[in-house]
Amino acid sequence: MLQKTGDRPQGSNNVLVLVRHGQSEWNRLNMFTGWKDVGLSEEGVSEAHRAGQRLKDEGLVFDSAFASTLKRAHNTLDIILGEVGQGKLPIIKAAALNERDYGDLVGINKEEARKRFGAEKVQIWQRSYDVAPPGGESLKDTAARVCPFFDRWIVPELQSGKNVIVVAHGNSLRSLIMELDKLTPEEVQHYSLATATPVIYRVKADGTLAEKRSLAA
Ligand SMILES: O=C(O)[C@@H](CO)OP(=O)(O)O
Repeated sequence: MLQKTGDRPQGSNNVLVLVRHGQSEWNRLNMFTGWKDVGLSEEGVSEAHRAGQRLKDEGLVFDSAFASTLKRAHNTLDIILGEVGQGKLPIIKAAALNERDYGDLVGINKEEARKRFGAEKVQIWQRSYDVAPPGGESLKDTAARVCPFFDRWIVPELQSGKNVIVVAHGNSLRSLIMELDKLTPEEVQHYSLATATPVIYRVKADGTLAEKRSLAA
């Protein structure tokens, strides 16, 4: 049975854990992925198990678990929940948490794209705040669906003392972290997330952030 919030040691509530999925088959092949629903690579599966072990060592117990509708995210979450002994916790899947749509770049090798369009342009498409890749979403467009979802469904959970884990994607989580950490468009260009590396936030009763740390390997 899940521990009730009130039974936990002080300081182990109001925790938000954000995790980028483990390495996918297309991360391994260095291809733009976006909304393409590719699976985890063998390494990605191992990374997810390691992330789960680290969260288990932290002694965290989750009340809610969210993932995107893409299998690399919810399969990573499944593995993590198994490792922390909460394999029965339902996963809430939301398309709002899906990766940024990479439009016409999907399926193209990133090195090949740099040769074809120029490294500078590709870097802007990958990391800028408001320039969208052709036919796809900018980080700003991605934030416009991720942040309202977070405010509507996840913030109330945290404010009521629950612990929440969210497994999503490099760019969908960047857009959320930009908001949480109050990063500027300039700062977010230099921010990236490693695969399967949990970022832990503790939230104060008034909903503001008290602490942030990363469980890097
Ligand atoms: O291809 C993608 O969808 C993303 C995540 O792997 O790529 P990037 O990190 O280059 O934004």
